[in-house]
Amino acid sequence: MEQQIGSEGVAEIQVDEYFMGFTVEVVSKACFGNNYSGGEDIFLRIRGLISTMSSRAIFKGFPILRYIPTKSNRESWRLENEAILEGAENMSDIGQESMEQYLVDNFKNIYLASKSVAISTSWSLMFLATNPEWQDRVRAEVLEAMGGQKLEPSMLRKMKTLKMVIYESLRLYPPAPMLGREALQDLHFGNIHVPKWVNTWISVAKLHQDPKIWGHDAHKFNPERFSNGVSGSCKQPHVYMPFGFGPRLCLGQNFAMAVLRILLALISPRERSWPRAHDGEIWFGSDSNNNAEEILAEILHEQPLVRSSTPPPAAGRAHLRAGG
Ligand code: HEM
Repeated sequence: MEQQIGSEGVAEIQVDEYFMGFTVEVVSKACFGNNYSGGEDIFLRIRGLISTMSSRAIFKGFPILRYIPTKSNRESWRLENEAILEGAENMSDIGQESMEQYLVDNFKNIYLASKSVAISTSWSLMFLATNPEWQDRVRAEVLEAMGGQKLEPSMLRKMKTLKMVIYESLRLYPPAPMLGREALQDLHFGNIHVPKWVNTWISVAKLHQDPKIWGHDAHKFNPERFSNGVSGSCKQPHVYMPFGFGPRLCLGQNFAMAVLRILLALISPRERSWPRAHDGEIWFGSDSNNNAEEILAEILHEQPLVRSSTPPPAAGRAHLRAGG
């Protein structure tokens, strides 16, 4: 976001790092009363943990592989112990070991969550840039909802097109493309036997683009499919699961949608008269009257956007392995 627009009015802007910094800041403040400088160190180490974890054998589904002291497993254990437990030291007065582990797991998820919000913001912007007609629609809607005023939480409800765009980008590029579940006991699905402690993985990305479910344009960006909400979007709306499903459903879903809508609404320019963007371009606005953090603080003050978590069914075993 630092680059200046050139004399022709067009510049290439690297936004990913900015979004990452912003979402860590927001999530840190909302969840821990911390700021980015406080959370940055933990976040950087967790980033290391994520890249180490992704080089591990998640697709093999054999839990035993997690306990073999390979180079990447050892690196992962080191990062978990030193980075996350250190990060969570403010919570150490909780006492019980399982509760501590439970908190640490949630702590990890929340930091991973910042990354998901940043990824979704980047993809939504990319789609708006490559679909100028949707960019126009979103801009017109945001301008109308705001009516030249400071962005208020109540205005977000009027930004239906923007919500449709976000839903569609979460459909095409879900930040958590695979969801994992570990069998806590032997299970049978028809003639499939899943032994105890085996992991099963659901490919959310594949479900989200199945033409049998979403129709012939399943691979295309078409936010219109969400004009009647998620329930009217396809033949089997329960397969739309960017935020997961069941008792482990994302705790920050509403919060994430609010951050995404605020960020994108504030990025949309204030000027009606700007010409239509060329394919691949997006018009950015800047408005010093509007501060995304302030608006979020107001929203958080008004309503609890992060509901309290369901305790794990068996303390210490029901760790989330994907998402956030
Ligand atoms: C676009 C942004 C986000 C996406 C796509 C996302 C997605 C997910 C997914 C797929 C899961 C796993 C659900 C399952 O296994 O069924 C999850 C879990 C979770 N998410 Fe998010 N998330 C996002 C943002 C957030 C934010 C901002 C927070 C908190 C501020 C958050 C907090 C959590 C927590 C605590 C869990 C664990 C829930 C549990 O195990 O009970 N997420 N998220």
